Amino acid sequence: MELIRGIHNIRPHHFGCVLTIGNFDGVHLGHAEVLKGLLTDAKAHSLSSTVMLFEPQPQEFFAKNNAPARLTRLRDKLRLLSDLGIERVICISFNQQFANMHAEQFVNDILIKKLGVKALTVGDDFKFGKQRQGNFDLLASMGKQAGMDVKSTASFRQLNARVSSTLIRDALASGDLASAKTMLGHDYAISGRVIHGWKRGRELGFRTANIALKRQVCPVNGVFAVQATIAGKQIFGVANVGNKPTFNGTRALLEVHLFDFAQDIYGQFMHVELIKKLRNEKKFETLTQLTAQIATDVAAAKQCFGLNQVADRDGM
Ligand SMILES: Cc1cc2nc3c(=O)[nH]c(=O)nc-3n(C[C@H](O)[C@H](O)[C@H](O)COP(=O)(O)O)c2cc1C
Ligand SMILES: Nc1ncnc2c1ncn2[C@@H]1O[C@H](COP(=O)(O)OP(=O)(O)O)[C@@H](O)[C@H]1O
Repeated sequence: MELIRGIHNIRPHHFGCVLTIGNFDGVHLGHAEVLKGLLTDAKAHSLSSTVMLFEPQPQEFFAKNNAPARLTRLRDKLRLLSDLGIERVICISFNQQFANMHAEQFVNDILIKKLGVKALTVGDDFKFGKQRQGNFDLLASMGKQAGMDVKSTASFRQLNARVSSTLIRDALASGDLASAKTMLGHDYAISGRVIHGWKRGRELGFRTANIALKRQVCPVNGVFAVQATIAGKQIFGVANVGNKPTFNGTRALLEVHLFDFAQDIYGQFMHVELIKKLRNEKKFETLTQLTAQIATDVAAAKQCFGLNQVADRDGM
């Protein structure tokens, strides 16, 4: 899959494509339906299947820290889109200059002149351009004149509800990972590079590989049974997502204690699928209480994976 970072990197050979535009946060089953249609259209036109997305997501640009929790970082979106067979992604830097662009100018200059879009798919509620003045009707009428076929997607529904990033965020916030998975079509996962922490894990008897959660709001919080992937190897574990209130922490982290594992993985990329929520994060009065609780969490996660119940002190 080819990634084009920014409008200025669109080259003449990118002219002529079949396009869809959106945030694709989560790359959930609703998105997958739209993308399936895109792939079919691309095949019919013998053109590249192209997804245009924005970084940061427009809501994040406008609402800053009040924006809803992000389900997938750009890197994860790109992996999921590539897995679905998308050939090209155009990632637009969503900044003030881009936000100021008039809807007509966006359609004319970018979609028609730069990208030569032959077929465009958007949601019927898609709004774009300065003050969100552009809509489906504008796209359809401008498209007609330029030979760009514009269509809207039908909502993908499950259990009588329209699958959406918002519903998935709600399911994750309430700890209902099973519903989130049903809507996502895959386990909810967090990934990133393992960073150095406070080195307390080794004192407590449970080392934890840490990933910084860069965005302020995370859709999940608490303790989870997890399945991690490091350098292609799958390892079960138990993880805490939060800011360690026991230590008056302020930075949100994902901390994973890996079972039967004793390697140094600082700096390595780790992908962590959250399988089952075990409990909420809490502030403990003493380290002894915290350590005893973590031992209970380890046992619960092992049971969840059908692993033997020997106390886990081997990761030190
Ligand atoms: C399974 C598990 C559950 C945890 N639960 C909590 C918790 O409820 N409250 C808390 O303050 N910290 C919790 N922690 C975080 C520990 O405090 C943390 O791992 C320890 O401080 C080591 O931090 P370090 O990796 O920065 O050295 C948990 C960690 C694990 C592995
Ligand atoms: N079983 C294990 N689970 C998690 N990390 C482990 C394990 N065994 C060794 N490690 C290594 O130890 C580090 C965590 O040790 P820890 O004392 O918690 O330090 P830190 O505060 O830097 O996370 C991990 O980043 C990883 O490199």
